[in-house]
Amino acid sequence: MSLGHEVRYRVRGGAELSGTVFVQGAKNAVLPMIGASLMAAEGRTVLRNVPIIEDVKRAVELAEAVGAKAELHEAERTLVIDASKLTSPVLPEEIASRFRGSFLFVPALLHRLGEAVIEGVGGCNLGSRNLDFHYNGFKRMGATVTEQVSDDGRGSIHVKAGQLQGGTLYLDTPSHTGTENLIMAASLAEGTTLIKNCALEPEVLDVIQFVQRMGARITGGGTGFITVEGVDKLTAVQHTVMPDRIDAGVLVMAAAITGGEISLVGASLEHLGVAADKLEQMGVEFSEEGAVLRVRRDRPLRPINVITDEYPGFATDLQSPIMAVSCLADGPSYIYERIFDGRFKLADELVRMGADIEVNGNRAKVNGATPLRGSEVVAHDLRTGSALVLAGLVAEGETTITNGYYLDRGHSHIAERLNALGADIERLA
Ligand SMILES: CC(=O)N[C@H]1[C@@H](OP(=O)(O)OP(=O)(O)OC[C@H]2O[C@@H](n3ccc(=O)[nH]c3=O)[C@H](O)[C@@H]2O)O[C@H](CO)[C@@H](O)[C@@H]1O
Ligand SMILES: C=C(OP(=O)(O)O)C(=O)O
Repeated sequence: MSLGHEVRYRVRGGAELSGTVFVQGAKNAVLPMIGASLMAAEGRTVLRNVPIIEDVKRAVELAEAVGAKAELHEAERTLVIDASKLTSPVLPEEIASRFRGSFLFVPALLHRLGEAVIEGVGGCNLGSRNLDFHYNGFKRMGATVTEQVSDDGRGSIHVKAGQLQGGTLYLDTPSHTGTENLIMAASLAEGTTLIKNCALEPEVLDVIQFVQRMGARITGGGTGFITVEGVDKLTAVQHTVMPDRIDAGVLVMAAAITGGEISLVGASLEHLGVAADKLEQMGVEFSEEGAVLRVRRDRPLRPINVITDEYPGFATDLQSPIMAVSCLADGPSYIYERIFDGRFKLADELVRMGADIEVNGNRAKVNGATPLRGSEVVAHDLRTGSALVLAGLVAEGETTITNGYYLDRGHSHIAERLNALGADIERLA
């Protein structure tokens, strides 16, 4: 199977962006919804506003690998899933290791088949990304979790359970997918479950709404304490996936870095959380024209101080993009990455383009403003990819970004959408 790393993006800098752009459906909402849809033993689930990204394609392949039928109608951005027959508890490595969301299939497999075998969990390499909160929660509900190493040294995790039992669960920190996984596990468990220290991200709330529509009984979404009363079955329903706030944030930053003026359809200022305030401090002006968000930057960029945090704090997935923008700000910017311990690989790539960045552990100082020059750079993960596109938009000359698969994992038709605003980007496969 091609890993897609040969995909490259070529960006020619210099254009000021203007026009209207559409925000895609949320990757981090649709992936748990695909996992949750496998809990419906009858009927067909319909998901609308599905982003056409590589992670969704992997999730479709994974659903098929465990026996479901899944049709992705790309033009209609609609996914139809029939999970009436699940035949295998195995999440095969060649698919599962390519995206983090694969682990969100575990609750459905436990409920439907009594076990899940995880041969590999992928996702962006951002330092250590443990799954202990998930395992501990499943164990408290009665599951057993064992690690097996095959003769050739490859490890897999086996999670087994009879009927899961409700109980009191907690997350050491408010893990995004951890919250979603424990809610799904509790939805068909026997009895009532209390989950403490839950994530408040808008995607988590969208997933709760979807699972409630399926028949789950969940209260407390949007607070740190969620209660789930187990039900006997969940049914297949239709749902429209919320807009992707990280995609929206990157588009806002495209206007910010180029000094353009754009209108975003599907962006929510509220969902940007503290990122909207930080961008305003940098000189970005927002105006809401009904349901359209207008963004403009026509003054010099000011430096910024960013601390990543859980929602509504500054989203870690927007940390790399804002690092790119801060290279153009007039003075030193300070970035403190609190969520992941390995999310500064972008710095070396930006330095290659002419930036002046000092990294010290989880803190970075960006000494702006430095002009950027087109270079050959590497996307080490999805958001390094989006940040390098932003940098390329203002660099002098041509920037080539290798490992383009990472961008394709999370942004749908990014070149086309930015080109419609006046950018000059080519996707080279
Ligand atoms: C598919 C998806 O929704 N991905 C998002 C999700 O990832 P994901 O759900 O994997 O991120 P988490 O919120 O779980 O992780 C946050 C932190 O908690 C740690 N942790 C997490 C779980 C666990 O069992 N043990 C543990 O130690 C992680 O190593 C990390 O340092 O939230 C991240 C933080 O907003 C985003 O960057 C990702 O885009
Ligand atoms: C870290 C990310 O995603 P994942 O958790 O799917 O690797 C991301 O979207 O930036």
